[in-house]
Amino acid sequence: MFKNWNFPEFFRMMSLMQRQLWNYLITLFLIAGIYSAHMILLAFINERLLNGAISGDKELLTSAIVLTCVVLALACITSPLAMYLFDLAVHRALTHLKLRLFKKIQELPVSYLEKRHSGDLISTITNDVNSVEQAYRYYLYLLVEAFIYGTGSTIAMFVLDWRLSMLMVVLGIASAYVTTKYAGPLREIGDKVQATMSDMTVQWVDMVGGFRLLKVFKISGFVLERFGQKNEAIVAHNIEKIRLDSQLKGINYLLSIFSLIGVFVVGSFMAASGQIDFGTVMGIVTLQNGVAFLFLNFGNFFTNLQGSLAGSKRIYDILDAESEPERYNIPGTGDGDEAIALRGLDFSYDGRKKALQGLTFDIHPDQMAALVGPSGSGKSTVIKLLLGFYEPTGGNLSINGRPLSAYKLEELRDQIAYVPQEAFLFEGTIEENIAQGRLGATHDDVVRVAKLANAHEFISDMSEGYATRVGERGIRLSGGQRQRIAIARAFLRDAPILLLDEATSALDSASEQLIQEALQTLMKGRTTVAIAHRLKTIEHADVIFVVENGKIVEKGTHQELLKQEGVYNRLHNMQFAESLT
Ligand SMILES: Nc1ncnc2c1ncn2[C@@H]1O[C@H](COP(=O)(O)OP(=O)(O)OP(=O)(O)O)[C@@H](O)[C@H]1O
Repeated sequence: MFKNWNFPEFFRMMSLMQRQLWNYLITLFLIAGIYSAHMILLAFINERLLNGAISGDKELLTSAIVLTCVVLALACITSPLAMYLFDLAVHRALTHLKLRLFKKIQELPVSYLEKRHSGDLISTITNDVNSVEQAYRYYLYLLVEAFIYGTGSTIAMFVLDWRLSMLMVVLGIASAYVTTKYAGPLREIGDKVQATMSDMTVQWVDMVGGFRLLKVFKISGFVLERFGQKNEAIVAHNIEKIRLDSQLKGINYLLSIFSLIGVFVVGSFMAASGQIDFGTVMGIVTLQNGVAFLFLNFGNFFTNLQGSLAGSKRIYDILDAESEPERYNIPGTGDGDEAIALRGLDFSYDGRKKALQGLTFDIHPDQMAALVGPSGSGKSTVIKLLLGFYEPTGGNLSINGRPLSAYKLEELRDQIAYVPQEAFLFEGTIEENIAQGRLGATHDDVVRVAKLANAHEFISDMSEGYATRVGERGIRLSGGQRQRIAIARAFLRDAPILLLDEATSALDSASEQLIQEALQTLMKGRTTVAIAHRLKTIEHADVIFVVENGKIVEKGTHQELLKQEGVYNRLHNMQFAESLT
């Protein structure tokens, strides 16, 4: 039973409770102690009651009845109180743990979140936290109760009569041995169930997130089949677990019946031959419950607890993951005048393939710079580095004349307003979504920037105006409306640097024009770096950088680049040809 037991893991699971640990432990032992004490005392009371009844000793009977009342009254008062405090400690510990996980996930670097599937993370936050809760609320409680009640009952039994007690202990040890045999396979199957559950959450998240695509591409059948296979796997594991559980319960039930009947039979013979009084036999029978509880269930609870340890380990995988550093140690370029200056910037996602190699460019203050290039050339990677999502693997980078290392990542992001390719809206109202641009923004601020972003009109046309709820990821708004809300948010941020990732999905020309107008206003007086997929939108850029294989291969204005007849010219001709078809 203890073979696979990992004490450090157990202590770590307990330390997830943090400040509530002592409240929890004290109330846990209190509840288990009160329950065990009153059950054991009842055995002695039973002995007195029966002996009093058989011998006609009224004094013994009265004292037994008074003792019963006192014990039960005490248990009735103290037990619910301790139970309340116990539940409170568990509840507070879990609330705090969920908060810690939420906060920690926010602190994780983008690289961590890009590597793990969101369904896997959600599974830890739900299934694994749940399994730890089960440990706190039930398994550990039952384990402590089994231990205190069981050992207390065993000692009390030996006090009453050692011969009958020996019989019970021998049968108890036999059932404990059987439980031990089942502990390993039960733990193994428990781990499998938990792992498949994590897989299932991944499937759920993919299905809900991509359900429109499932319909369009008619792959619902394929996804359903894959989900069905996982579901079947869980069923198979659960059936195996139920089979083992039932076998174990059956054997243990048989052994406990044997021990009960054994005590009755042997006790009755001993009482008949005058070796023991019948009250003592009844006392021992009452205590049998506690002894059986210890031997039958201790191993079970222990095995269940081990399943929770696996959940706690997965929680720690998140809590122990390295948070985003405060700042990156990247030196500057020495150019004090440039808004953004990169020299020989290198970056690799996996340490092998270079996504950026020796990238070099300067953007003057208030310039509008565009990044263009084939798919996978490294444009988004540049934006990710400027946002501080990843640390460059080499080279120099200055922002507003200061090296990157001079900025805390928080300060760096204060310098930047970002309008991503797909405007992400949080569940809530339009007003709340715009107001996220700046902490403490008033309603008037929100309306002002919505007007600048050409969003005020469509918002006012909605029956609930700024209080309209946007739905999950802004699903109740059109793509163009979402985009303008994201632009309004960026206006509110009022940062000196603007990073734009142009939406790839084409909007209708009216919507497109409203967005372009809003962006032109937003760019005024700011340094802008825009990823452009449609070259038409950057014809007026002050400077265009053409990126290929993580390098700048061309640089100039639209006209200059067309004349060079290089990559830009080729991309331009391709898009022109596409627009004609
Ligand atoms: N999170 C990531 N992990 C590993 N590799 C990545 C990651 N993101 C991008 N890459 C790789 O880095 C390279 C550059 O990708 P990037 O997204 O910067 O290209 P892009 O020019 O923005 O492409 P597109 O125009 O298609 O958006 C590609 O080879 C891509 O596969």
